[in-house]
Amino acid sequence: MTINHDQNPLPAAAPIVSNVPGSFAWGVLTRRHPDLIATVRRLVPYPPAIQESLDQLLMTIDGTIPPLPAGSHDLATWQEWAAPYLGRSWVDVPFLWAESYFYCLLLEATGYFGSGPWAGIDPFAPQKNAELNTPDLARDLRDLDRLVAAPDQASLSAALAASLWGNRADLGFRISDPGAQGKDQVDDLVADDSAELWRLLDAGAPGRVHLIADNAGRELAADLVLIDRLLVTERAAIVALHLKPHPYYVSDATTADLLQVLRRLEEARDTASGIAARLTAAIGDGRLQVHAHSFWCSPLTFQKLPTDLATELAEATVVIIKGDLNYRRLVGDAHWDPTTSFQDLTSYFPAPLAALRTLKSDVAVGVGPDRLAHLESNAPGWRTDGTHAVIHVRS
Ligand SMILES: O=P(O)(O)OC[C@H]1O[C@](O)(CO)[C@@H](O)[C@@H]1O
Repeated sequence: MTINHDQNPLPAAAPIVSNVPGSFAWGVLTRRHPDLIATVRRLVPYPPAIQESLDQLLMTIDGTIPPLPAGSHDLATWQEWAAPYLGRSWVDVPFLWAESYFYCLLLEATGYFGSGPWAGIDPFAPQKNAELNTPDLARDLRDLDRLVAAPDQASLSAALAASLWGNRADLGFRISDPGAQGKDQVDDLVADDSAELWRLLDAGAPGRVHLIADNAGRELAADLVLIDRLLVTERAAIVALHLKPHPYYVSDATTADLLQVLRRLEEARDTASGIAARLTAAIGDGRLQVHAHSFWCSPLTFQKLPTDLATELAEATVVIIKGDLNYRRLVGDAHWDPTTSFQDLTSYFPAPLAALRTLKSDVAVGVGPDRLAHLESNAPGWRTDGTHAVIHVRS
């Protein structure tokens, strides 16, 4: 991958690290990661050699960051990225990098990138697929009849809201917060630039929309409904859907997950199966293009978009960027003053963009001062508990 080093650096703010006990980032590295290893072991019957590799990974969590094993996937690149941090404590290095490297080691430990019988077996597949059989998704699919029957703009707005809030409770979030399910009733948009998104789409219609996906399961189902609406209402002539080239964070969507969701929609019959049929046809005739660039599985901010990817994105009428992790990579995973302008921070990005994010980590920008004061006094967990969201647009 050729990384673009030519962009201006983001304005300075201290990167988030995880060494404050009780902080969100500390909880992810010291509590959520061991829980995740336990869940993977419970759901996939790995043999002794892989169990041992998982034990070794688990033991590093309270210790220091180990090198990747010899023969690891993309070894030279990761060695370069890891060089400043190896041998240090996980909690003392940038949170964005540490989380990403943990997933890299976890995939290696499970033999995902190996040449043996576990090669290509997604350790998170049981969790991702289970989400396709939840009552929440069944309810979402039943609601599609009304969504599709609504006038164009109402149907687009409903699909946008579903895609946004579908991001609320990814699997990592549910692992450490079993009460997350109950929070599905709380809606609170901290910033809503959706009018500007519709303006961009109308002005460029039928345009080229890129959607940088986040999670599989219920969120990807909602993203596909949004893509269908964009194509049916001719806001988009072509949609490029960017997925991960291999499993990454626990719930991140790959092409295999896309096929699972399409199958689930097909099986639901009626409106959902109509959407699956239209999207399948759109993949077949090139109106829905599936991309999976290796950059999406790197620990880098979007400032470092490789040239080929930046060139592809630059042609977009608008790039829709989903989720918390992509947002952290977009604005920089740092202790910004929350009133910092989103537009300024993302001015480097090569195309107009809309970020749809439910807040599940400490980064916050683009919040008005009054709103911020209100949130700090009335909703202390607003940055991390998944009850708040933003639609931020930069034209
Ligand atoms: O799936 P999303 O929305 O990118 O959320 C992933 C988020 O979950 C965490 O991995 C842990 O909550 C965050 O660190 C990360 O930003």
